[in-house]
Amino acid sequence: MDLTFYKYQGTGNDFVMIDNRAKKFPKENVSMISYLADRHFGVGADGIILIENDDQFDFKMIYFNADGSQTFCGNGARCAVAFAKQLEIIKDKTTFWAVDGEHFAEIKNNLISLQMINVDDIKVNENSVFMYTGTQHHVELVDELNEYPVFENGKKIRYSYNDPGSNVNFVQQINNNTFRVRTYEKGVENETLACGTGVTAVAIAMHKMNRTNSNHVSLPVEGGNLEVSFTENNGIYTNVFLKGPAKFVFKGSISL
Ligand SMILES: N[C@@H](CCC[C@H](N)C(=O)O)C(=O)O
Repeated sequence: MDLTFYKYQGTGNDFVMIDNRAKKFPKENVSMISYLADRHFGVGADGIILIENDDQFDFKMIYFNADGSQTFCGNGARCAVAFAKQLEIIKDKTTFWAVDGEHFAEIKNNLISLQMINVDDIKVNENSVFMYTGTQHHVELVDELNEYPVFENGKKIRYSYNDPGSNVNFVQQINNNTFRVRTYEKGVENETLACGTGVTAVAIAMHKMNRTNSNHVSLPVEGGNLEVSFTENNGIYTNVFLKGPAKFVFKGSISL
């Protein structure tokens, strides 16, 4: 079988996108998903995304990490919105379904703004913060992010949480509302160039810890720049938006 795919990236977080409206892709085949994501033997990507039809929403997004595990992905969802526009499923506004629920998104000036889930359960520990922003995130401030051993320490912390573990974000404050972030992603089991649910957790954690009083935070990551905005009331974060680029790279076909 020949599979047509589309390669996308959002601030360097890269994805193989598949139009599965005809339901032909064998999504229960984990080894096929990890083969597609393999950078040596397959196409190569941090994640695999399927777009499917949905009865109530414009489309349904299904996300798999490179190892075949399933969760939500912020940058992947922004790319899914751009892909849905390329497939002419949507125009510039959409409401779609993902594993963590309903999402609204808007395309403006080539940037995708994606509404994330509300966040109210935030665990502030001595040296870190943990929360769920569509998936699990550990957030930790460090002094020298350039030299920081993200892979080594990220891997240790990732497995210190109960199954399914956690993504791990290391953060350096640049100014009142700017925080640089490097992320170790579970399911990829490596540092990636960006993580959308991760920077969302960082923005909320920095506000919660009074590191910023701004509700609009800039987050430079290894692959570009992301922005997160929110409304906070009594410790509950609503209207959470993740904004950034999502770019089509190429279309291809692979024999399976
Ligand atoms: N890169 C993603 C997060 C992808 C999921 C993550 N690896 C997990 O297993 O939780 C993002 O942009 O949010």
